[in-house]
Amino acid sequence: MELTITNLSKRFKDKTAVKDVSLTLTPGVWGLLGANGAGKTTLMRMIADILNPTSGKILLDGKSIHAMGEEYRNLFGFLPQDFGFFQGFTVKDYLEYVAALKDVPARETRKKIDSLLHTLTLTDVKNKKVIKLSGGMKRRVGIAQAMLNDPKILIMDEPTAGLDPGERVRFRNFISEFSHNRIVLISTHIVSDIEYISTKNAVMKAGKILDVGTTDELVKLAAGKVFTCTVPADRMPMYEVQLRIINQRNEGNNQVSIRYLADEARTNDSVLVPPRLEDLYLWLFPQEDSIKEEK
Ligand SMILES: Nc1ncnc2c1ncn2[C@@H]1O[C@H](COP(=O)(O)OP(=O)(O)OP(=O)(O)O)[C@@H](O)[C@H]1O
Repeated sequence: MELTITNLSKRFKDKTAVKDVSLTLTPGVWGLLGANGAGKTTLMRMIADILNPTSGKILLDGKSIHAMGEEYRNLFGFLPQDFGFFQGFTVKDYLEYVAALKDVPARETRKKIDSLLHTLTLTDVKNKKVIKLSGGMKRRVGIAQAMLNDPKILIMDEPTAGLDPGERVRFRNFISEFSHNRIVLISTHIVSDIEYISTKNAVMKAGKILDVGTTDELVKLAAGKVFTCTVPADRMPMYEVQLRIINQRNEGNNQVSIRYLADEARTNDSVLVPPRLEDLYLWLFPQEDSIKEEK
């Protein structure tokens, strides 16, 4: 199975959100990384065939997904970023409704819903109205609806937003198992959610794909740029201005250990450390890039 995206662009009036993107997705978990406004949602909505590209094409095993229509939708599951519909339904009624829309055979519906409710730890709230659920629970209901038809292609826009750390771990394990022989594309700002489960990652910036590779391949881009050192706590305000600090930990004794990004060591005791995907993300997307928007 191969989903081939070729020279895909989307222009909204004065803004090109996706610029000439080419990418071939094969089975496995794909992480889609990018700062706010990079074009991830727009790309995902075109792959979901709910937004028409301005130019370019998307083929599944050589066939246009748009021309495949229902055949494609039956293979496909989508968790949109804004998922606010049918809040007056109970969780169970809502999932039954989506199952009917997706033509899930009636005899399989109950078993499928029960199994997803169990996996996503939603069984206890199945008779509650969606509107009464917490943000994390709503997100899990969204994940359940995307998976009802056992999709071969699963696209999830920020699936881990609002999940607590335990739920995030369960989500990662569940998706890892699920992705066997399926294409799963996940966009997230929480890099650690895909770092260890993604087969490959695509990095998007200002509407373009900057790079594609395994986590190990991509982190090499930040090799030689990540350092750790210990500094006196009272000098932190100065270091906060001078260094791009990734994280810091209070060591007591008026000492703070910091991890920072730089082209070369900036203190005498700095030690070069192997980069992680989060370091690369921060290297590629410094704060101002998520605010500054390119036309
Ligand atoms: N319907 C629209 N009309 C006009 N501009 C749009 C529309 N949808 C998206 N854009 C613009 O296209 C750009 C890319 O948006 P998109 O939502 O795809 O980014 P993103 O990477 O998903 O960001 P985020 O992480 O914040 O969701 C942004 O500048 C956005 O303002």
